[in-house]
Amino acid sequence: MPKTQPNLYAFPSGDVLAQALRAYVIQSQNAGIERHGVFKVAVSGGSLPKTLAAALLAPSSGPGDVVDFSKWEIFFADERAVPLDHADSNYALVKAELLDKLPADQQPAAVHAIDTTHLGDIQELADQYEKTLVASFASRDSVRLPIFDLLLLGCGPDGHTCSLFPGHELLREVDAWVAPIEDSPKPPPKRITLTLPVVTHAVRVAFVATGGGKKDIMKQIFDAGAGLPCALVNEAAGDRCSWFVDEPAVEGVTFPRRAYL
Ligand SMILES: O=C(O)[C@H](O)[C@@H](O)[C@H](O)[C@H](O)COP(=O)(O)O
Repeated sequence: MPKTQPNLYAFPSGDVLAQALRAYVIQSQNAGIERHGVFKVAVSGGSLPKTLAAALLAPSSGPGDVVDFSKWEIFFADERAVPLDHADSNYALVKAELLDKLPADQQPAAVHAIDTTHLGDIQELADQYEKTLVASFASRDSVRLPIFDLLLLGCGPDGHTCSLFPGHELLREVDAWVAPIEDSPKPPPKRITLTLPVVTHAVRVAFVATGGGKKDIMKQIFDAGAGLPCALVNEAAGDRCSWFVDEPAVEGVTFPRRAYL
């Protein structure tokens, strides 16, 4: 099979980006619901939840433009080993930016937060989160990897995504679905993360990266490859991978952009 390329969509403003991201998420949501009655999506932390909220909380423009959160099963692509009400918690961030703003009849079917009784043992924290995935996706004997309908990810200034950092041994993990990390270069150091095989097997992977602070790493990811975590996802997922960026984030990037239709 010929190798496919990721889709790079660059937008003139945050508003236009949010509109396109909304259309993309709805398309993915509808496909997931058609496939198995729910939409299984995992989200990252960082700036993503805010962008996502801007995209998804906008009023519907008609019958084809409906976000049905009641069919969403939300997971965390990575999570920091902190209590759920801690300022560093990705759950707390998604809750504050998005979940708390949804009406009662639009609460998600499930929001899979980490089990904070295991904060003292992050291997156990990761193992328990993997069990949450097993319970939702099927037993590890029957499926090699869980297949998310959509992963919504950010890209760090060093090319990391989820809590998969450049040069880290976790990039070589082939067995676990969820892994602990104790030495994250981005604070806080203790986290759990989906592993690279899980990320690259999703039906769709969407990255959101905005601002001029991202342009150097975007050049490395798209024009040099360089084995960075985001580049590894691009390589393995090909055209299942879509980047929603603004113009400043891709200034000087020569990789061909696509028009979002
Ligand atoms: O919990 C985390 O730290 C994130 O999941 C991390 O992978 C994030 O998505 C990137 O660091 C990009 O963050 P920004 O969008 O804030 O640049």
